[in-house]
Amino acid sequence: MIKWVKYKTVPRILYDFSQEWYKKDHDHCVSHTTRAPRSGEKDGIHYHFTNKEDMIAAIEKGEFIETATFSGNMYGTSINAVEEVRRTGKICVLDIEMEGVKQVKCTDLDPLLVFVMPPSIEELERRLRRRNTEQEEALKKRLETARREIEFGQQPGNFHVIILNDNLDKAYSELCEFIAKNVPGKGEETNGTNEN
Ligand SMILES: Nc1ncnc2c1ncn2[C@@H]1O[C@H](COP(=O)(O)OP(=O)(O)OP(=O)(O)O)[C@@H](O)[C@H]1O
Repeated sequence: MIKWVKYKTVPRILYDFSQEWYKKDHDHCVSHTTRAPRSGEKDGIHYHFTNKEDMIAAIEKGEFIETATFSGNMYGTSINAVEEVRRTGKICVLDIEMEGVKQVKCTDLDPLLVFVMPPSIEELERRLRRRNTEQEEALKKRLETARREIEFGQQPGNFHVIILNDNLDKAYSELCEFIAKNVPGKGEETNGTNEN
């Protein structure tokens, strides 16, 4: 049984509640962010935590595949972070926002694009208020961004699959099903049950 999540939803679906075979063959690429770590978040695991000045300098040096500003904080995926995953022979998983998706589509990475969508803006607001990590202003900005992202996510051609995250167990199963169909060599292995 998957409980509702404390840390980032997508990495948690992929890591904490997945089967051993899945952990073995896939990896989440660690993003950079200028936002402050939340309680329990570790540098280099949940994010590479950095500051605006250093991040801007690295972007200017061409070290990032994609960057986005989200709720006043910068986020980005460095080429190094993707290469680190690829070097291990694993499939690299990027957890990125709308602007990042647009940018990554312009690279030659040929990604499989998955949109994990909240059931509604109202439900997303309830979830975020329950988590209680954003100030009111940041929460409002985030919901505005989410509205735009949901619109973008639903436009045909922007993603390969839309996963409705009304229930985390169901969202997880749909993600496994998508992987089974689209990632070579994963068809049989995804037939096992998630026992967490
Ligand atoms: N199926 C679900 N049921 C209940 N709560 C959920 C579910 N999926 C996600 N949440 C909660 O909703 C909140 C927002 O999730 P969302 O995926 O938008 O952000 P996140 O990736 O977890 O974090 P970040 O703020 O770093 O982007 C989180 O607190 C998460 O724990």
